[in-house]
Amino acid sequence: MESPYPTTGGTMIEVQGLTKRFGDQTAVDGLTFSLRPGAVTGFLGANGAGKTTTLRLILGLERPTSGTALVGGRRFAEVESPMREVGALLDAGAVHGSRTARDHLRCLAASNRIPDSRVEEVLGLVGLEPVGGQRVRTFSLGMRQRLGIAGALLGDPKVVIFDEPVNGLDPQGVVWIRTLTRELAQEGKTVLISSHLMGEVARTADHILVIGRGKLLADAPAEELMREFSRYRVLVDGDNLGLLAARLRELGADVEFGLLGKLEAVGLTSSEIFKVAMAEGIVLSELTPQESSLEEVFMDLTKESVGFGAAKGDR
Ligand SMILES: Nc1ncnc2c1ncn2[C@@H]1O[C@H](COP(=O)(O)OP(=O)(O)OP(=O)(O)O)[C@@H](O)[C@H]1O
Repeated sequence: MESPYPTTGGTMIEVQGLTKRFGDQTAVDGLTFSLRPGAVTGFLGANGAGKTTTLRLILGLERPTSGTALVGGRRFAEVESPMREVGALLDAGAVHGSRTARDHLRCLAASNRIPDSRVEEVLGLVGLEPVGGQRVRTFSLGMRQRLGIAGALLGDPKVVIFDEPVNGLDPQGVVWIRTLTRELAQEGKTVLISSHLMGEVARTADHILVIGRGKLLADAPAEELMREFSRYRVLVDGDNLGLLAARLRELGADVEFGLLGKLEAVGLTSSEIFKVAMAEGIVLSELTPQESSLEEVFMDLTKESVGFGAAKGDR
């Protein structure tokens, strides 16, 4: 499949036909996508959709059943200075609790031939400088997330991969992550953040990948995705709504009465609805177009494919 991105410059992630089966379960199912430098890509999917497995495959922590995941044209295992190529935050809980934050980062730096001076830089970058001397076991989940991010940024990598980075962060931390990821992209890095929260990713990402049951459901600029899936819903109030509903249905609209007794029509624009009302002599007191929310777009895309907790009729 042809990549939607220009292939000039920078390190990119190229995933081709990537598949991972665990026993008879297919966690990742024929994924093909590529990531653009200088942009934040949101990797969206419900719990169990296969996001973490995909990231682990990219990072060489799992072997694909078939297909490839390349970092700068190579498998991650063949990359010479991994921490300078890719910085990843996967499992913030995985840090040795008896070490101090500073020591943890120093060990990482030493084993990757990264100068010690970078440790203070990244501690500052994530706001952990004042607690750098504390043992990690005393850290809250949010502080561990920050430490994980500090570790990911240690090698000033070209690619940054954060798995559910806002988990455990307070509202200030969430805003901080948003700003940080935007800044990293502005520096020209390739940024991938996974989330099961559409709203969160859509606020940050330039581009969105959506997966469900391991399959790619969407790969599009965030704005385009919204436009494509935003089905206009129009709220209508006035006299003789029963007649109006019947006429709109004849024209193919999906019409329901909402909780407040107003009509909710999908499939016709507000000006089309206005003309129908005029023709029938119906006086309208309200005619409000409403774009679908980001959450609705996400639900639309994933409802056929959620991993569990699915509604009746799910395969
Ligand atoms: N090592 C493993 N052995 C068996 N099954 C696994 C393994 N790792 C993942 N799976 C299964 O693969 C599917 C995808 O899991 P994955 O963790 O990649 O999803 P996810 O989208 O990251 O979800 P979450 O947000 O809940 O982590 C799940 O059904 C999961 O149970």
